Amino acid sequence: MKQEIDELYQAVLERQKNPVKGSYTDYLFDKGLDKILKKVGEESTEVIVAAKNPDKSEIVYETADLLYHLMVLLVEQGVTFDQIKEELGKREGLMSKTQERREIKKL
Ligand SMILES: N=c1c2ncn([C@@H]3O[C@H](COP(=O)(O)OP(=O)(O)OP(=O)(O)O)[C@@H](O)[C@H]3O)c2ncn1[C@@H]1O[C@H](COP(=O)(O)O)[C@@H](O)[C@H]1O
Repeated sequence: MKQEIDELYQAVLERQKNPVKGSYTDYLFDKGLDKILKKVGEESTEVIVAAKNPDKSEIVYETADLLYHLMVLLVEQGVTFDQIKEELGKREGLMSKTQERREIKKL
């Protein structure tokens, strides 16, 4: 999974560096930030609606769409995927410390 997301980020970054005519990613970069933000908003709503549906394939599909549009937003903003991973990594450490404190309190 980690690898697929990395590859998706790289594919989007590659489209920004070397635009390919007719590519949807290229179309989004061409339209600009407002369009990308609108898509992130739309796809987020679609995830929420899908979560209300008992058919799990819908939330899977919509989450994949949302992740893709988030990658486009990150690339547009010049934020690297490594920065996101670093932030998540910091939380991993913090969360385990919080967990440790909870365990100590229980004793
Ligand atoms: N992962 C995706 C991906 N997920 C979703 N989409 C596109 O996102 C759009 C979402 O559909 P919507 O109905 O919401 O939007 P729409 O009506 O097509 O377009 P709008 O007018 O609303 O913008 C579809 O056109 C999908 O093709 C994606 N387009 C590209 N990728 C990946 O991005 C990389 C670059 O691909 P190209 O954009 O084809 O160069 C490749 O790795 C692709 O696999």
